[in-house]
Amino acid sequence: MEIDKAIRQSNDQKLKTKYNNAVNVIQRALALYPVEEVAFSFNGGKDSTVLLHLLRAGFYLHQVDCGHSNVDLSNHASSFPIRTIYFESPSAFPEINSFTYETASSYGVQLDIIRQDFKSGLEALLKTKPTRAIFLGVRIGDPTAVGQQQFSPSSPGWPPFMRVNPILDWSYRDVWAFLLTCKVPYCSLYDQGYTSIGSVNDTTPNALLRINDSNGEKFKPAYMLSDGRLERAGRAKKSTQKVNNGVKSLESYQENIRTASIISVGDEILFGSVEDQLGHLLCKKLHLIGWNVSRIAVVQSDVDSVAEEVENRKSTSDIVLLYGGVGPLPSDVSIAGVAKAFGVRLAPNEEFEKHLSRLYGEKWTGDHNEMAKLPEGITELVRNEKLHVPLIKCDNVVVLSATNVNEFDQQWESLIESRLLATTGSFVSKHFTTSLSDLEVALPLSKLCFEFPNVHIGCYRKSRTGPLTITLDGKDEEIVEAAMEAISTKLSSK
Ligand SMILES: Cc1cc2nc3c(=O)[nH]c(=O)nc-3n(C[C@H](O)[C@H](O)[C@H](O)COP(=O)(O)O)c2cc1C
Ligand SMILES: Nc1ncnc2c1ncn2[C@@H]1O[C@H](COP(=O)(O)OP(=O)(O)OP(=O)(O)O)[C@@H](O)[C@H]1O
Ligand SMILES: [Mg+2]
Repeated sequence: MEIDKAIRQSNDQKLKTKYNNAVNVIQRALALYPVEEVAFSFNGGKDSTVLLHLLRAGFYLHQVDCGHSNVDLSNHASSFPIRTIYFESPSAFPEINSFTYETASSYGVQLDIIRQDFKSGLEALLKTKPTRAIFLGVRIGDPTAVGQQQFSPSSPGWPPFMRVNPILDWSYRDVWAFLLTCKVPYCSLYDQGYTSIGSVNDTTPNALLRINDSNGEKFKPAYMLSDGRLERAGRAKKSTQKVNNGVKSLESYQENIRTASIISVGDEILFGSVEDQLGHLLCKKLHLIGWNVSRIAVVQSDVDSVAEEVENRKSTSDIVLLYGGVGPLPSDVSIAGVAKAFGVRLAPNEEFEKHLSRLYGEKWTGDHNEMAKLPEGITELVRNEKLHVPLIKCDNVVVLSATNVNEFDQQWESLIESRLLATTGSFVSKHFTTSLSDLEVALPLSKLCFEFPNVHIGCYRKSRTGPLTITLDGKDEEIVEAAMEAISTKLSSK
């Protein structure tokens, strides 16, 4: 089978691991559901093209496992055995439509064309053809992947089926490594700078691939985009910015704010025997790059406490930074807690094991393999030459292994270099001191908070009798200045 052969012959260890995991998910699904009751949702996009070939390989290996070694999907002679659905829309790119049809015919794919919206189309499909599971090319980072696992039942209100996402943990790089290694055809738009394809109304080539050329605008091919997190840069946002009297609305202001949560794991901090220094440092550094820290929590060293906190924070923050409780000791429960929060199991991660064995040298024996288990299907390793061990990223949760300030500084640099923490426009901070009492300041300040919703107005005093410091933090210098002026005018008249 040519796909399986191409991957096995490749030297790309990371791709091999991703391939093995994806094929494993496909084989599990084929063992769970009769092939007549599964479907593949194919739309000619790069992710579903990857999935088409993984399904071809997965089905072939499944047949071999079942003792049918004469199956040959390598050529166009034998037909693809999984029912395939394509939701064709009038606003699809003609190149996508033609690629979808041509691919179906080249690989013997039986296409069911559905010309309804996803939900109604699936309702109709389930009535006519029993369908218990549908394979999708959804990946972590897609807006629709939020909260999904490799096997996720359809959402409440949707017809009942299992969504199977074999490439959920694949990165943009993995997708291109696969398509190029296997030398399979993909839609021509990807060679014209498109990196993620929606409809003709909301998709343009990715500006990051633009080449300045005297003969007009040109774009590099999609596989040349170095930062996969920007693959949707050519997709229009659904919401439009509202501007009100020249001042950006609260909605657009909030769009510019990224929110982080910090979780520190350690009984020793809760017992008061050790002071948590990293939390304070993280808050300071995050504020400097314009991020808003919405919560910092210290939790006990037990799996459930970590899982509960991660579960609560991962859906309300853009990023969750967790440290403490990482390693081989009985109290090192953070990774298991993250896995539990996402409802996935811990599985051996070959790539991570290699890093650990390099780090520990001869001390690394088979007994430590537990340490190389990471949350299955959702883990990405963030490497950097300065780091001995990569950072562990599970969806939007990043586990830092730093135990002291020096190690922390290196890991922070990696977070910035890998652009997991992009500067979002720094805060402008101003402060104002007054000898007025809290009672005198309370009312004018409440009015100001109301008048300047885009400025965070806080107060603190170092002693009960000393001056009161009023702090103003915002992203727009002019607005912070205006708030500052308004405060001084209001308070000086007291
Ligand atoms: C086969 C299939 C199954 C889907 N199942 C669900 C689902 O269970 N829950 C859900 O919210 N959306 C589901 N969707 C919709 C996708 O998540 C969809 O991309 C998303 O709603 C946004 O679509 P839009 O950006 O084209 O509007 C499904 C789509 C397809 C093709
Ligand atoms: N119109 C459609 N018909 C069938 N399946 C679809 C359709 N739109 C989306 N899907 C399913 O949802 C998955 C995710 O869609 P998404 O647009 O993120 O990926 P893609 O189209 O494969 O690649 P790209 O990100 O480059 O557009 C697809 O791989 C496919 O399984
Ligand atoms: Mg698409």
